[in-house]
Amino acid sequence: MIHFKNIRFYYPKGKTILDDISLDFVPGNIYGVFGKNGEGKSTLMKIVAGLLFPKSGKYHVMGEAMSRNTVKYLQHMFIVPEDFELPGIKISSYEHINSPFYPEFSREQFYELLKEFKLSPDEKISTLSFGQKKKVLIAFGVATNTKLLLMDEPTNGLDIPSKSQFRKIMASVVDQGKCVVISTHQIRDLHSLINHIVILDQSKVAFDQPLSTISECLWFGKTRRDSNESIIYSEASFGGKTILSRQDKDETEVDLELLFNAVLNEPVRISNAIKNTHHDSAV
Ligand SMILES: Nc1ncnc2c1ncn2[C@@H]1O[C@H](COP(=O)(O)OP(=O)(O)OP(=O)(O)O)[C@@H](O)[C@H]1O
Repeated sequence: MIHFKNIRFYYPKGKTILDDISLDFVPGNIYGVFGKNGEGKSTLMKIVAGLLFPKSGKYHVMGEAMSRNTVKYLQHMFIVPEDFELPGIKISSYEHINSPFYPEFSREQFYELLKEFKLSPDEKISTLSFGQKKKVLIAFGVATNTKLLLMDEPTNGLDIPSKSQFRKIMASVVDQGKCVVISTHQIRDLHSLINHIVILDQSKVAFDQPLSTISECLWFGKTRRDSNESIIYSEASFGGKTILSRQDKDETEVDLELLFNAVLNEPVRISNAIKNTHHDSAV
């Protein structure tokens, strides 16, 4: 669906933000894009959304080479940006004005999602809190039923019950034809939702793996008595150490936060552990 090859981007007179980025976003997946502050996650999302253009490299969206004139695919994608402004009109009017642009938009689904988020279509957007406005945008984005849904920090501003509602809603909308890309720092909010992890570091793609490969190749848990040699990365935690080691037997739940820190601190060892386990299971 999205194919990036050797993408480079910098803002005018600025340093390179994204350097030699090659990535594929494939339908049927929910991607989590992670990185420290200022690593270029929002910039990457804006490039995918056609709001910014790479300085060099190849960029294909839905089978077409992207250019400033490629507007056709815009009705097949929706972005929930990190910061946004909505007009001070009623939610129902917002829907009425914007929905005709999206051929697969479902008003019924939009109203159902508003209900789940405890919002009424008669409410004026200007009277809503930031979190409530975000829910309007998330509900609208999901109801567009676009093939590509981009979300930048979608759970920022959502209260605790809304975060789990968000996960439930997102898990129910992804099918084989749809691709969701979520950029966030709230790793725990996305737990059990995303199935592919991308980590940006120092302007590059530091990690790009499906969750299934991560579980197959890496072990997450508390300190084990057996061989310390297999430990790749560890962190002090209550009552001992949380460790990430090379997988040798049982699959464990992926600890995204530990993985993120491990990728930033031990990129070569993580990459080797994945390569070697894959190689071992292939022979
Ligand atoms: N419009 C702009 N003009 C110039 N520089 C910009 C602009 N927008 C962002 N930047 C710079 O580009 C870099 C990447 O910003 P970006 O917002 O993509 O990072 P991010 O990973 O999303 O950060 P955060 O996690 O803090 O939201 C930062 O150094 C930022 O200062």
